[in-house]
Amino acid sequence: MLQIRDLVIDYGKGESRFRALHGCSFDLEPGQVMAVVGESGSGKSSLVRAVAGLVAPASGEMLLDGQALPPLRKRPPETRRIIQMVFQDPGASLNPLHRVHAIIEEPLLVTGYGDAARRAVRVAELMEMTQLSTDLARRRPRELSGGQKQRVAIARALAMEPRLLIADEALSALDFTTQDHVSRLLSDLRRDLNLAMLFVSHDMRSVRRMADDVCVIEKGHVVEQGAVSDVLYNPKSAYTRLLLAAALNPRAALSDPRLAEALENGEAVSEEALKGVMDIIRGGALMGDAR
Ligand SMILES: Nc1ncnc2c1ncn2[C@@H]1O[C@H](COP(=O)(O)OP(=O)(O)OP(=O)(O)O)[C@@H](O)[C@H]1O
Repeated sequence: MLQIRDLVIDYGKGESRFRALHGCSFDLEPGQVMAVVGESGSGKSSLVRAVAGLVAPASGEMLLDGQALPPLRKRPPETRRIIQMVFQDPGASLNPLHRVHAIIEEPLLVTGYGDAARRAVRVAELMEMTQLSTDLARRRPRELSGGQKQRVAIARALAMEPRLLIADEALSALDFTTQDHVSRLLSDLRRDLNLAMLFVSHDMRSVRRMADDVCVIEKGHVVEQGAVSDVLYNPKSAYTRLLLAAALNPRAALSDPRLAEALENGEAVSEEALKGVMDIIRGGALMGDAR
């Protein structure tokens, strides 16, 4: 469904040009979920924002069903409908003045979906799908919890009947329990709607639970990508190992004396230190729930 080839993303021009992504390629099939992980500033958002059409790549190819994917403003309505995005801060992405019902109804109005009665039925369906109780329909975003706001954002995205949902840190602003609930919801939606997903996350539990594949980015370079079962359980790059250690069990990882020393001295971390970290991970953090 989606083919990304050698995608390069630059910000700025001339002397001040900064390359945020140095070439990334992957394929995504209907219903397939790919996680994008990496430390802050590694280029994850740039990648998914390019797919969403919010950032124009410097070079490379993005194809949807074999057709070139232009920037958002040049996308035909059907292509816009197919790719929807959910952002990190659910509060900021919802109109504070509108009630939940109106927020979810808006894309239906824009796409000319049925009359008021049919739209009301569809809004109720979308609220049920995203496990939002109908009593919330009359509330405004400020009267909702973080998890409820993110469900409203997901319901609004689903109103367009997308085939690809891009979630950029969509779980990060939520507390751990709510993250679990929303990630379960996304997994269910993926199964029920055969929705493909590209999701940026720092949370390895969600990656493990939701993703089929993972792409690990370090300073704009893809250092590892493949099936979650290979990359997370048998990481090849030192960076992935460190990332896993830090994400899964930072205290244990940092209490590894070799790693702590190497980090303190600002040194490149030795293979031996990384092996220690991997032992910690294999010792349980990855297999059980780290938190
Ligand atoms: N609009 C922009 N103009 C200039 N530089 C940018 C712009 N957006 C991002 N960058 C830079 O590109 C690099 C990659 O940023 P990006 O947001 O893709 O990283 P990220 O991995 O998603 O980070 P985070 O996890 O903190 O959101 C960073 O160095 C960032 O400062």
